[in-house]
Amino acid sequence: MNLFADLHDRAKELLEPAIHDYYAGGAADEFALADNENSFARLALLPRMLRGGPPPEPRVDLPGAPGAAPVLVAPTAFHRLAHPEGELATARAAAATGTVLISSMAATTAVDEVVAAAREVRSDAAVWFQLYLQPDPEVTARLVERAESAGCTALVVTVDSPVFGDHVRDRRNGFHDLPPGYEAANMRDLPGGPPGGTRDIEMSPEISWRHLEVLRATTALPVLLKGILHPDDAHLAVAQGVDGIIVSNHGGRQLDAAPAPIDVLPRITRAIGGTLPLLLDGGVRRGTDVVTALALGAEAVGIGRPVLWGLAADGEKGVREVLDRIGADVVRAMALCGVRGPDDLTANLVVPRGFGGLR
Ligand SMILES: Cc1cc2nc3c(=O)[nH]c(=O)nc-3n(C[C@H](O)[C@H](O)[C@H](O)COP(=O)(O)O)c2cc1C
Ligand SMILES: CC(C)CC(=O)C(=O)O
Repeated sequence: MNLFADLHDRAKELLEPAIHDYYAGGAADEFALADNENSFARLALLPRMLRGGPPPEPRVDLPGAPGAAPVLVAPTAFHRLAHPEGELATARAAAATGTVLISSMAATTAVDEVVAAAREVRSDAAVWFQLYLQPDPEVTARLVERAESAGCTALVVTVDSPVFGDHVRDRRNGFHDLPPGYEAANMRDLPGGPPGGTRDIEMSPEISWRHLEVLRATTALPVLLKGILHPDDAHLAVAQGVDGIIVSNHGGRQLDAAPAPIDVLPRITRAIGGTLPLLLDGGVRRGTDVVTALALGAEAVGIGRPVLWGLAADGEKGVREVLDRIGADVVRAMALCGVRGPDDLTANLVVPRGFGGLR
């Protein structure tokens, strides 16, 4: 059970099984996928009592998103497979709730339309663009231009995908490509691509810090790295001058042996905490998960699959329901812990569950 179990059940009823599996699945044996949620369940919160004060108002300042909710929409591909309005529905719901939307490079709607839909709802809606650095720097540069002219306020570079993870469910279901009638709209009309058609997204082990340097020289937008897990890489990211890190194992869809992000967050916080904003995604399903991540050093967290379940269950309304539910649950969790907001959250609130408190 989690906060979104009913929406997941409804989505599963409505989606074609292969599409549900694409969204729900992880890589290989799905150990990392399971661990992401289980690791939160292995942690408990030590609440404080009788502290007085107004109800918590969790808002955080993020690069290109002042006063945002501490829960972001993580980038996920192919929203039109969940609902005919696809990314437009997601964008409207995110904007209505003051939530940062990280729009996937693999979206089925072009980023300029996504940002326009968000800005119709709220003129200062923050949309970040998620990018896989491409081996051909011209292709990357063109994608960045698109994100910039659309009005995105930050770039999120996903660094955990030198190759695509082994998605066993997709292999079994023969789900390799977008079905006819759908396209990865951001990949249209790019150098080296078919005229009037879309280029494939390339994942390449060639990609290195050098490509990142080139990217940073060509854009004034803040750049966050998504998929860092090793504290040494966090140090390198600081040395590169990036604007934030998202600690993530890609929802258990890349290296199945990767640890749960919440389990490595304390090390990364110890390594570089305070030098740049740390975010986390993977397995966040309740307000208490958000509070735990914030207490262990994150500024904010992302949610991936719950948004897809809301979208499949009921379009824009369903995504709104997901974001409203988690927002209210964060406030409840903070109040129950006796904290007034993110600034009050410290690592000594978090203990292992079953920690043998008598010892
Ligand atoms: C169906 C699906 C598609 C995804 N597509 C992308 C993507 O295009 N780019 C990316 O950086 N991450 C992608 N991710 C990873 C998410 O951004 C995020 O790291 C993960 O879903 C968080 O875990 P959660 O689903 O447990 O909340 C995808 C995840 C899922 C489930
Ligand atoms: C189309 C893919 C690149 C999207 C992705 O990152 C994923 O499915 O995890």
